[in-house]
Amino acid sequence: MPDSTNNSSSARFVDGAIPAGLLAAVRSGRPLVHHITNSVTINDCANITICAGAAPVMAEAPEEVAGMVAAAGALVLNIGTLSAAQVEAMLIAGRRANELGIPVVLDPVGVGATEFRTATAHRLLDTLDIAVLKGNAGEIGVLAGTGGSVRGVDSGGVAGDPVETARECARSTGTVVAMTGAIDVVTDGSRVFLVRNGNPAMDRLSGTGCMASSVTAAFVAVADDYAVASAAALAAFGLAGERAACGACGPYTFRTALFDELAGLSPDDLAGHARIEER
Ligand SMILES: Nc1ncnc2c1ncn2[C@@H]1O[C@H](COP(=O)(O)OP(=O)(O)O)[C@@H](O)[C@H]1O
Ligand SMILES: Cc1ncsc1CCOP(=O)(O)O
Ligand SMILES: [Mg+2]
Repeated sequence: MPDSTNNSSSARFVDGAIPAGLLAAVRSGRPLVHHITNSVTINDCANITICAGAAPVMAEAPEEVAGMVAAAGALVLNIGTLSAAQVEAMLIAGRRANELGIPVVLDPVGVGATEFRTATAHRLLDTLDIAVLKGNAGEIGVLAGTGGSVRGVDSGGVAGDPVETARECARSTGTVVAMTGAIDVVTDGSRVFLVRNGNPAMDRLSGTGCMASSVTAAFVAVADDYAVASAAALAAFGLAGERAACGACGPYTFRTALFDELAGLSPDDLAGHARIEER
């Protein structure tokens, strides 16, 4: 299978000052990130948002989401444990966010695994102006319509070239696509950023994809360029993962260290170690 992420002959790295400046802006602005999210990883999402430097709130009652999102810098819609009531809340919050110009990050957890998830993801994409669509490879392949495999919430990969899959998804949905994996691919349909930070330990823990969406939302809340902000967020989260990893430690020790390393990550650290390649 072709994989153009392996070809680094035309590598051009983004100046580390750019992600560093965004991390500093998150820390100084402390944007509120409103989440409507799943019941599995909700607490991890709240805490990783704080570790990034932002402030989380989880609110999903249809009666209050329009009021809550009005105070937010970004909205995360995560379909991991969907219900009909949650879909109603997502549509209300998403419409209000769009009216107010607040960026919406959609995490289509498990899209393709069931009809309900797939129909809901398409409904949210069709109804709302989504700023960033952040999914694993299988999820993005499903939404691109070019072939992706998903079992439960796990990615089974894409049918073709990952960069072309992400680009096609960005073009057809009109969003910035952030496709995670060993190398994250971020694209607005024309520009492509490959984020080469991260550690395989991140793939052995439930919730790292959801947390990646929370961190992405914190960064897009302080940025105008959502593609650059998404790449910067994934570089910061990935760098925390690199620093948290140790050969002998188990997944839950890694999990604790992941929070600590993101909380302790300075803009200077990120400037020096972000590996964001622009194609
Ligand atoms: N093999 C890997 N090497 C480095 N980073 C990884 C690897 N697998 C996942 N990650 C990182 O873990 C986070 C979650 O990605 P992923 O596992 O693709 O999402 P999901 O949990 O939604 O399936 C992302 O920040 C990604 O960069
Ligand atoms: C296991 C599970 N089931 C429904 S949502 C969820 C969490 C998925 O988290 P992630 O995609 O971030 O690993
Ligand atoms: Mg994961």
